[in-house]
Amino acid sequence: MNTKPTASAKPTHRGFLSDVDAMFLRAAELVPMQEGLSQKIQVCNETYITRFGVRLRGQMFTFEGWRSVHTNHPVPAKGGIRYAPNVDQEEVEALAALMSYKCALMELPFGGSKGALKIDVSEWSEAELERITRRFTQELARQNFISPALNVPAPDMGTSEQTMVWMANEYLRMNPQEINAVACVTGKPVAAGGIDGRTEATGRGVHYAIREFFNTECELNRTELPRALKDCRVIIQGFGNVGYHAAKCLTEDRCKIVAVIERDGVIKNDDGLDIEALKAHFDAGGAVKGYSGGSYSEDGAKALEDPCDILIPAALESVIHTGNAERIQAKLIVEAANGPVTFEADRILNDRGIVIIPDLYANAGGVTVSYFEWVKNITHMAFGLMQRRQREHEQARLVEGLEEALGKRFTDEQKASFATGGTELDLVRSGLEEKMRSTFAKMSELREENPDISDLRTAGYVLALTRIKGFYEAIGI
Ligand SMILES: NC(=O)c1ccc[n+]([C@@H]2O[C@H](COP(=O)([O-])OP(=O)(O)OC[C@H]3O[C@@H](n4cnc5c(N)ncnc54)[C@H](O)[C@@H]3O)[C@@H](O)[C@H]2O)c1
Repeated sequence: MNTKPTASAKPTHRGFLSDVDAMFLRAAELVPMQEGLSQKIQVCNETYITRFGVRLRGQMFTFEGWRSVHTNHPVPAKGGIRYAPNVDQEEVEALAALMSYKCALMELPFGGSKGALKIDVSEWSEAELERITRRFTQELARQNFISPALNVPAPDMGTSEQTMVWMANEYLRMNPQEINAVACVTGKPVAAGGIDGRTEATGRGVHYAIREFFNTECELNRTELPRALKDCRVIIQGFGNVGYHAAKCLTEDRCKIVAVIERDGVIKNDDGLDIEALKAHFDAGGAVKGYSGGSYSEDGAKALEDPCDILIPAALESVIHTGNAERIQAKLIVEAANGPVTFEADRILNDRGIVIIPDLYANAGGVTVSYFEWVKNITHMAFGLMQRRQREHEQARLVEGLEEALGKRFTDEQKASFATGGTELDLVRSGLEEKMRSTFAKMSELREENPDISDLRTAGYVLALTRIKGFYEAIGI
């Protein structure tokens, strides 16, 4: 199975890590720093490589995995773990660097990290994946590359809440007396110490990012885009965790998802796809082919070039490159995936007036809600319970005020009927929405005020680097 895009080759592409470095350097020129600091921030601090054996099907299989820490100021370092057949060290280091910039941009108190295991998950049964994951966790834990205080993984491509709960459980078995052990990973199922709203968080964050873009008065959205989100036609690449939830949330705002591109091809419907029906079909067979609510074709990568208002790459890095950037017809690209646009393609698209909402902001919903989960775990607080108590308290005060104003007493029955809804999920969503709103405002203001910054990506990097620089300066390095 090949997870790399097959069509539209990348003629002059120099690599994902070089692209992230080039984006960093473009922004670093705009942030005054003492000599040498820029290079210190840019490089990845350390990468742990592990090759371990697991006895399966009567023989020994060797697996290769990585965990990179790009920055560990502040700790813990945070970032997903990817399971993919053609991942390599450079990809992991590029993703770890992006995590540092993302956490700094979102003002989350985490350094940046990322991990990967070279594996084709479709070749292994669930029981086998559990054994492999537990062995991988042992290797990472032994070297402190998984730890609630030092390094906290989360799901990414090819991994899920199931992978996270295996990791958390294995870590707990190795460290039974560690009071915060459950905080060693985020993205766990709610029943095992997770937080409501984490599974949807990255996709929902993508939705909030797009909403902010439409709601903010700025020069960037005075393009040929429709004025309202409900009139937008959207193409999404990747129908996994991020792509599906982004699609689902956008249909809440009545956007039309006119195409979904997957590994096996693309499914299109000009009137808008029924996302839940497509999801049921995809979950059953692992492919969009055969879904009756749209027309199918095999050349998925080509469909990135189809006319639409918003293009959301939510699968792989480097899918928009010098080989197809000139032909992209979307007016807005929202980077739900990490690194889907190469450095050179970014330049071409900016020159063509196509707006990009960059990865370090667009997909930051996942790590933001991971932060809520980590805080919930280390404080040993039940968010829902806290909120219910607070709500009850506020409601009691409101009732007292009303009684005084009206000069009458309510019955217990009447008081109970005033109770409103409100759950951990409401709290998580409103916290995420607020983070996405305030960060977009900061990026957009910086771009408008600074004539040297013409795009949101550079604005995001400049904000992130300014904060990381401040951290190094404060601790005296
Ligand atoms: N999961 C998160 O919380 C999170 C957070 C931030 C960023 N991201 C990024 O979002 C992207 C997707 O992650 P995910 O968690 O949704 O992964 P996932 O494994 O759940 O889904 C990825 C989907 O992409 C599809 N895909 C693979 N190759 C493809 C191709 N060539 N063309 C079209 N589709 C293809 C897969 O079949 C799968 O359905 C990655 O870049 C990841 O780093 C994820």
